[in-house]
Amino acid sequence: MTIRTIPTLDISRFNSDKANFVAELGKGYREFGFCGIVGHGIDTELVAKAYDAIRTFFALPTDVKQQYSAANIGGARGYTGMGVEKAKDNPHPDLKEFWHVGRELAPEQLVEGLFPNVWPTEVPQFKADVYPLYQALDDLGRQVLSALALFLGQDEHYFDDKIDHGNSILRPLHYPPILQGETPAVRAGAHEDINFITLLVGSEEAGLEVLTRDGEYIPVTTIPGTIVVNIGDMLQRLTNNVLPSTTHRVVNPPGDGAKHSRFSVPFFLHPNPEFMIETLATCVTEDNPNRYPESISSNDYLTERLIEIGLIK
Ligand SMILES: O=C(O)CCC(=O)C(=O)O
Ligand SMILES: [Fe+2]
Repeated sequence: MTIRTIPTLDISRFNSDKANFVAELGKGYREFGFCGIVGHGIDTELVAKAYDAIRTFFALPTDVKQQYSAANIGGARGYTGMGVEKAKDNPHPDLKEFWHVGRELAPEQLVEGLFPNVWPTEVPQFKADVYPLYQALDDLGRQVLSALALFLGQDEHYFDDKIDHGNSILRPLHYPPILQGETPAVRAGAHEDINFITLLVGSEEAGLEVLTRDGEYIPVTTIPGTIVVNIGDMLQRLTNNVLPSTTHRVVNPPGDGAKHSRFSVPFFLHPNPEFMIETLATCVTEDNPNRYPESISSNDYLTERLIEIGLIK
């Protein structure tokens, strides 16, 4: 039996070997909804610095971290503690705490659904060390979407003006040691992401599993430096399920492994809040008729889902 795993592709081939790269990337997403991306040029030093700042923040006492909780805006910026977010339709909250960094915008650009960032003063270098990772992943996400635009029969730059002020979120995550023994709760319950695409830094730490088309979970194991990129619900909807949003989860490690923290940093790339998600004509065929005749704005879609996962009451 062969152990199946998600494909990993070198994105520098988007310049040197475009047609084949686009075809292979599209095939990977059609089959798994997930691909590993290497050759992206994101500096390991930049990632290491962001991780240092993130670890320093999560090591602070809970009451200090809690000062940065903004439950009134669904934790859209700043800190969200343990016991808040749960996977849709799951009664047990996930075993995780996280911080949300949004796009840095001028006050007049803060349209509906967008909020100013907050930064933890206890970690003075947090913004300088973490925001560059936001920018690097935003840029890499744009490149992945350019390749996907070609795969979908659109112009290479189709997505550019639909994501330039997207409500994209960088989410440093901390899964604390699990000390209570047997628990029905998991680090992250089975879910699909809401946004266009997610770019995940930190997948070399075990725990992430992806549901295959055969209904089996397979671990995502990558070599250091790989950025795992998956399709979210908004892109699935835009593409009439041609690109599938795939269920995934983070399992509790067996044995003593559970006594260690796990860190990861997903970047949820969102379309602009006013973008209308309306099925792409190039994704409708006789065999795949339009599954979503009604369009919805990306901000309304997001709000619906944040209520379902417990972040907005
Ligand atoms: O921590 C991970 O590896 C994945 C996290 C995740 O799936 C999410 O936050 O949506
Ligand atoms: Fe996820």
